[in-house]
Formats: sequence, structure tokens, C-alpha cells
Amino acid sequence: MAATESSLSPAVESVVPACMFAPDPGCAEDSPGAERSDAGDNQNGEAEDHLDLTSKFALVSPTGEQYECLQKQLRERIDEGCGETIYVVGMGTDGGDYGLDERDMEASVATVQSLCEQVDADLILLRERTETAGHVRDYLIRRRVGEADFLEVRVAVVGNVDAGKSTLLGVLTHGELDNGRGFARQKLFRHKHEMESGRTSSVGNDILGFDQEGQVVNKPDSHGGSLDWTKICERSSKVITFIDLAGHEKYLKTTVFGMTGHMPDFCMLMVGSNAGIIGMTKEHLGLALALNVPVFVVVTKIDMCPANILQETLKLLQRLLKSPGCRKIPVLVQNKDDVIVTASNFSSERMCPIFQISNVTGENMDLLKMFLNLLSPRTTFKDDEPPEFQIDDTYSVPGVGTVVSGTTLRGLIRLNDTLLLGPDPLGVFIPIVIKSIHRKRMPVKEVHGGQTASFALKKIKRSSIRKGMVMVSPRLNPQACWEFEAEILVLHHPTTISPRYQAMVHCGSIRQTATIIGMNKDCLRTGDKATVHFRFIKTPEYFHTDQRLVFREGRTKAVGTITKLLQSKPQAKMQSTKKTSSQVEGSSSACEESTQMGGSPQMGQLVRVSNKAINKGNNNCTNCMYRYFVLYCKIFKNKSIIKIILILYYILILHTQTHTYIYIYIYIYINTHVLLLYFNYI
Ligand SMILES: Nc1nc2c(ncn2[C@@H]2O[C@H](COP(=O)(O)OP(=O)(O)OP(=O)(O)O)[C@@H](O)[C@H]2O)c(=O)[nH]1
Repeated sequence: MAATESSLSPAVESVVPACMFAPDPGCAEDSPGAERSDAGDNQNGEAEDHLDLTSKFALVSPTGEQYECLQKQLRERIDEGCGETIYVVGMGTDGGDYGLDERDMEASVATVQSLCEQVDADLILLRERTETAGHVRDYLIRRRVGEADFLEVRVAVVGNVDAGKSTLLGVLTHGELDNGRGFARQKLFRHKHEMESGRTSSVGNDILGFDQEGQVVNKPDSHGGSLDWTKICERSSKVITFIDLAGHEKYLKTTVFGMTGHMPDFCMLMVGSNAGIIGMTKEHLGLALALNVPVFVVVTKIDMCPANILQETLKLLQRLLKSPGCRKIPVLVQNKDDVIVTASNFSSERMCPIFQISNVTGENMDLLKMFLNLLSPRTTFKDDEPPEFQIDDTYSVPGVGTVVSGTTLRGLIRLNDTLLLGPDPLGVFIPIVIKSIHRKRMPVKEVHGGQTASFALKKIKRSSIRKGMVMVSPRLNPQACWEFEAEILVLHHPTTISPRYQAMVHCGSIRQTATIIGMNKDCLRTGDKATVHFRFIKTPEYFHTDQRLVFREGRTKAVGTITKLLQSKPQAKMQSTKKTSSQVEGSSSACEESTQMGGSPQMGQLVRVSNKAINKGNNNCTNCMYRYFVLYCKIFKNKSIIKIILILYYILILHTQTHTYIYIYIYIYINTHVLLLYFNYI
């Protein structure tokens, strides 16, 4: 296969040999060895040779100093790789004459083994090959973790409808092959309509655990065939969480939310070999590229696809990946060597591995599993940062209460910690205590940055929490923002985008319509870049500069980065219900106030408009009333009659343009409060 060979060459070029473990300049400068080589004139040649840690003989019999330097390097590499690294023995920078004889190889492996013991890591042989001067071995070195701990890697699974996404996840996680008629996917569907239609409509989570030897630990129970997540996590040293996303265009909003809100480390793009690059394939690939998530491709259904069609699909795929919009290096993965080469260069390089598999015959499934086991998380986190947690879902669990799930963005969150939850529609954050923590359905005492978790919260109703809210350390003094500036690139728009254009902003787990208030160009067309000023239409949000965002409406899509946070105060002036009637100056003071009030969320939310504010004019009236309307709708979530009355009131108020109607407004305002009092909500 000519295509295969040519596509493999870039991978071979970018193989990182033993020199990838060479000491970085910092280490070399700091190390005692460096001092000695500076003074090298006084040393004999032999001693100098021994200090060259980039040599393939460096591990054969290192001196004490060399050993220390090697240990330091290994620790750094493991930290960089978020807990693991691939270590090559028998390759060096000395002349391309790779390989060691039996004796030197044994001595080198003994050194690596002892280094691993020092840094509390396991050594797993990945492959052995013979080069011109002897043997070369690749090892996976993975830091040992506590019994209830494991490395976590999130992989978003995207691709057009019927590409075989759910089926592949069913096969990987349940260990049973598919029958070609939807057998394997049955175990993954979460809704009745998904079972009936065979279409994924929501964001699904499935886990695949690997033990220290790289073997899959998932075992469905003999009764229902369901997976015991706790057992999987206990036995695993690495857990891959698949974020199963919908392929159908009508669920694109949910798919975008899955990609932005669930913070995947990698993206697995699925392509049906018989169908080729159709429908949402390019859309999903573009989304992953826009969010800077490394992509690997899995071509499915090779059992049922004629050879010429498969070749055509692979050709088109490679052309697409190499195109100026993608600028990737496609690499067809055909054996274990390709897996190791692509996995070790994947997250940092432009490489895009392509697997060809069958969910029915299981062909090449072992290569895909090996690759997944070698994927490392992309970001390192420090425990001493103030914690931040982003909410992507909420639940009401009988006997437990309100539960939120999401991702720990940074820091360390412990049981019984008090965090600030918000922002609510008024931009207020309220203190909340963490009652219990679950990680992959397993009770734990703490979660660290980069880990997903669910928290049971004390004294809060599910209805007062929405996706996109955060729970952050009080040390951060969080401020909610209505407006922000972002550098955006318009990927597609049929005509022109100008001020007052509205579309959905996806940023982390935030998903809200925003209006363009202004921009540094008159209008924007496909391919244009601009600095754009946005304003959320419903509630203020909590986010950071440098966060990636997707701005979309139908097929219109723009991507960008938030550059400036603007205006953290609500537009209309509010006054609190506190006896002191102190003004709410932005979200943080409101937050302090709600803390003093005992932290009740509804108390914190119910900040009433003073008569003075009403008299400020109709705009303020409608603005405040709108916020009340949102709050009251939340409180009366299931009481639809009250909701309808409030909607009618709101419509009336919205059309109030003269001062005559101010009296009607006050009348309605009092009435609403009477209703609230009646239901004991105040
Ligand atoms: N012969 C064969 N059939 C497959 C293979 N993979 C999936 N299928 C079949 O393809 C159909 C669609 O698979 P799904 O897993 O539902 O596809 P999907 O990408 O998850 O689709 P959405 O959830 O709607 O986005 C099912 O009937 C599977 O049995 C394969 O490798 N070979």
C-alpha cells in the first residue's frame, strides 16, 4: 500500500529517540556533572564520557552523580507527562549506531528499574526491536498511584451519525463484539427514544480502565451486563473516560457543549469506511481543531467495506487532514510500532493517527486499546491553587438531595469545604458546603485539578443551579460578567455579521445567547478576524480571559479567545432586603451579604428593586422585572399556572412605555409579592 508507506514516513521522521530523555540545559547546568565538564580539561577522557547522559551507554553503569541526574530527569519527564512517560533504552545521540548488546541492555534495564523504584513508578515493556548495533527497548514508566486513585484521560467521541461511535464504546467497555445490527450500543443508551431510534441525543460517559500491565480491567457483571465503575476504578492505574457525543445535526448544540464543557484531552473522530467523510464529520473535526484538542481518527466497518471504497475514504481523509485548514500529519497505524511512535508524539505534535477497525470482527482493536493506554493527560495541575469547579450537570438524588457534576478546573477540593456557588441571575455567589464527593461513582474524600467529580450539596435546591455555574474558593472573590471582549475568527456565515447579531456562546460549560455590542470592523464575513464586544442576554457568567469560545447559530460558526472581561455589575441598581438597605455593589458584596444572611440561596437571590429604582424609568423597570421573572420562574418551576400569570405580567410590563403604566407596574409588583408570601417563599 503506497499510501501507507508515504503516510508513515513523517511519523518515522518525528520519532523521538533516546535524546528525548537527554538532560535539558537547566539540568545540565545545575548538575554536578556540568561543573565537572566545565572543568573538563583537568579530567581524564573516561570521566567526561561518563557524564554524557545522551549516550546510549549512559544507563550501563552510571556514576553516583549521573544516577542522580538521571533520576531528576525521570521525575521531570513523569511530571511533564502527568504521571507517565515512554523511555527508550539503547538509543542515543552518539552517531546513529543504535542498539545495545545483551550485557549492556541488561545493565541498562537494571538501572532503569532501580530509577523507577526511586521515583515510585512501574516499568512496563512496550516493544523490543533490533537495530544495527543491537537491541532497543521501549518502556512505559507510570507513576504508582494509591488504591483509590488513577490517571484520568478524557476522550470526546465525535463523528457523523451511524459512524459506529456508540458501538465502538460498547465493544471497548463491555468487551463483547457487535453483530452489525446495533447489539453493542444497546448497553450505552440512556433514553428510551435513543433505544428506539438508535441515535445518541445526549452527552454520555463511559469508562475504560487499564491496569499497571496495560490490560483492560472492564468486566460486565453476569446479570445485567452493566459495569461496576467502583471496581473498574479500584483495579485501574489509568481510566479513559469517553464522552460519547451525538452525530446527528439536530443535536449539534449538545455536541458542542460536550466538547467545550467536558474539557476533553483528546478527540476521537469516527468515520464509517463505507460512508466516507459525510454530514457532520468536517463540522466535528473543525470544532476539535478550533478548541485545540488533538484528534485521532478511527475508520470503522472495515469488515463490510469493499477495498476500493476503503482506500478512497482513506485518501480523502488524508487529503482533508493535510489541507491548509487542518495542517495535520496523517499516519496510518498498522502495528504496535506505529502505535508507540504516534502515542509518544501525539499531544505535542501535529500528528494525526488513523486506525482502521471493525466492531464486528474486532480487527485492529488491540492497537486502538494499546494507543488509548498510552495517552497521557495534557495538563498538569497544582494542588496549592485556589479551587475552581465547573458544573456541567445537576441531579436530584432521592435521599441525598442536590448533586452537581463537572470538572475540577484547578486546586484541591475536600469534603466539607465551603465554596462559593454562582453566579445566579443577579451575579451573586452563595456559600455552599460539600456534603459528599464521588469520582466515577466512587466515594472519595478529595478531588484534584483536572478530575471530574460529583458533589452532594447542602441546603440548596436543584432548580437554583444551572449548567455553566461554578463553585470556587472564597479566596478568589469571584465576579460575574455580563460583557466581555474576544478575538474571534468567523469560520462560516452565509452573509455578514454586524452589531446586534445574536448567537449562542459556548465557553467551558457556559452555554448562553450573547449579543454583539460592537466590533472593530463594520461587519464580519467568513474568514474574517475581529475583536468583538459581547453581552450575555440572560444572566452574567463567571469565566477567565484566555478561555476558548465557540459562537454559533445554525451553520454560522465563529471561534475565538476571551481577551477582556467587562462590566461585572448588573445594569439596573438594586437594593437588598437587608434592614440596612445597603446597595448591592457588584456580585462580591452581594455575596458577602448572602453569607451574613446565613447562606440560604433563595434569600441570597431575592434582592428587591427599591421604589427609587422603579422611578428611574421604564428601561430599568423592564430590566428588573425581567430578572424577577427569571427568578420566579425558577422558584415556581413546576407551577405552570403561576408561570403563565407571570409571563402575562411580564409582557404587559415590557410594553409599558409611559409613566401612566408605572402604577400598573407597582400594582403587579405588589401582587407578585403577595403570591410569593402566600407560598411562603419570602
Ligand atoms: N458491520 C459493521 N457494523 C457496524 C460497525 N460499527 C457499527 N456498526 C453498526 O452501525 C450501526 C450504527 O452504529 P452506532 O454505534 O449507533 O453509530 P453512532 O455513530 O453511535 O450513531 P449516533 O449515535 O446516531 O451518532 C449499528 O447498527 C452498528 O451495529 C462495524 O465495525 N461493522
